[in-house]
Amino acid sequence: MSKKPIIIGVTGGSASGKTSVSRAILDNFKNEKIAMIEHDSYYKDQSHLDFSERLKTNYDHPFAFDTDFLIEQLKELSEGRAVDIPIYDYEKHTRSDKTYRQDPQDVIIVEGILVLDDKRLRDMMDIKIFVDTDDDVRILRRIKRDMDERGRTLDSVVSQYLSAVKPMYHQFIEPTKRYADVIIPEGVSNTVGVDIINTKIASILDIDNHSDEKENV
Ligand SMILES: Nc1ncnc2c1ncn2[C@@H]1O[C@H](COP(=O)(O)OP(=O)(O)O)[C@@H](O)[C@H]1O
Ligand SMILES: O=c1ccn([C@@H]2O[C@H](COP(=O)(O)O)[C@@H](O)[C@H]2O)c(=O)[nH]1
Repeated sequence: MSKKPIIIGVTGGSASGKTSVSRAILDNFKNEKIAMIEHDSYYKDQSHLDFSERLKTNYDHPFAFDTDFLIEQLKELSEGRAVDIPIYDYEKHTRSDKTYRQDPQDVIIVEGILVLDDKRLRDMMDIKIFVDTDDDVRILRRIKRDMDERGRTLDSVVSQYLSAVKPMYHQFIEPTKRYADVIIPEGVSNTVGVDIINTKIASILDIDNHSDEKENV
């Protein structure tokens, strides 16, 4: 029988640096069996809706996600079976018709704005991390990212931020900080915070963490 993987939840507001922190962990353990799964991959399929209807969805509310499916796939992985994870299309605001194959791993990072909101998900996690970055920094980063990578205009980013992203952050995301084992101010630039997390993961995996030495090579 396969060994249950270590599951690490990484949350925080939009553009707080969740993906960057997760990548730093992946990079530190690149010789181990480790993968990141994004909650965003489990945004509900909206292909039955017109594009104009999809624009009205509140993507920062827990209802926007098919979290049951994420939990089901995490259980499959935990029991040693590969899964096909949906690939989300942010420009079209719906699932694409493609998936990618994820094999079982020893460490699984589950990243997303609401991964600590669902108790069932939290209970599956061995380490829970909240990346804490000021709202003004996050909106500036989001404007740049959404215009460069997600096909948005400045007006659409500002309007979505004021109508959904900001209020949902304060209603649903920020309150999950209380469930975090570790809060990392400033995300990946907080090298001490990231190193503490890597050391903890290494100790659970029962391996030495040589991240300092790797940096100096
Ligand atoms: N500590 C940091 N300093 C400067 N830029 C950062 C930092 N962390 C993330 N970024 C940048 O901010 C943007 C959003 O970061 P990302 O990690 O994708 O956030 P999230 O996954 O929370 O949405 C990216 O362009 C990333 O390169
Ligand atoms: O169709 C969609 C789906 C999501 N969003 C926005 O994405 C962010 C979450 O992604 P981060 O990488 O954590 O920023 C969320 O705030 C949604 O508003 C979207 O705009 N459209």
